Amino acid sequence: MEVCVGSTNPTKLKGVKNAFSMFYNNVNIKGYNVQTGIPPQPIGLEQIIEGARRRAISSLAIGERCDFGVGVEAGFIPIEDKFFDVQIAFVIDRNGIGFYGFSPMFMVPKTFVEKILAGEYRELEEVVDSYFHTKNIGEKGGFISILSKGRIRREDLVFYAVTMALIPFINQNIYS
Ligand SMILES: O=P(O)(O)OP(=O)(O)OP(=O)(O)OC[C@H]1O[C@@H](n2cnc3c(O)ncnc32)[C@H](O)[C@@H]1O
Repeated sequence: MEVCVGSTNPTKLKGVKNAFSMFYNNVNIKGYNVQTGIPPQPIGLEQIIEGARRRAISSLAIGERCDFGVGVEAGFIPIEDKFFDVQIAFVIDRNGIGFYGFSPMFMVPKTFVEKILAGEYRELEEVVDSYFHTKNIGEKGGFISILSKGRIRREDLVFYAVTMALIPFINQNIYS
C-alpha cells in the first residue's frame, strides 16, 4: 500500500507509518514538500484543519500511485486564556473520501505563545530551539519530548492523530 504524506518531517512520516501499519500490510510511506498557504504557526481549529486537508489533497495529487493522501498539521487551540498544541491529521483515499483525526493536546507555556503572537518568532520550533538550544526540535521528537522528559515523542502524537482519522475507514459498516 502506498501512502503519500504532505510533509517531509521525519516525526510525521514515522507517526503515519506506525498508524497505517497497525491496520494495513506492506505500507510504503512517501513524503512530499507541499505548500499550504496557511501561516507557519496555525492558530485556531479552522487554520489547522485547513492545513491538514490541503497537505493531504496536495500529496495525493503529486504523489505517484498513492492509495491514501495524508496531511498532518500542528497548531494552537485557544481555550479560555490558555493555548493548547494539537496535531490534526486528514486522511483521504483515491475516491475523495476523507476524515480528520486528533492527537492529545498539551498546554503551551504562556511566554512561548506570547513571543509568537508578538511576531518575535514565526513558529513554536523557533521559540523552543532558542530557549533550549536545540536544533529543529519539531523534527526530532518535538517540544513534547522535552516537556515529557523524553517519555512521549511528537511521532506518538502524530500516530494517535492518524489512527483516529483511520477509524472510519476501518469501520465502514457503521460510518457509511
Ligand atoms: O515540515 P512541516 O510538515 O511543515 O512540519 P512543521 O513541524 O514545520 O510544521 P507544523 O505546522 O505541523 O508545526 C507547527 C510548529 O509546531 C512546532 N512543534 C515543535 N514541537 C512540537 C510538538 O511536540 N508538537 C507539535 N508541534 C511542535 C513545529 O516544529 C512547528 O514549528
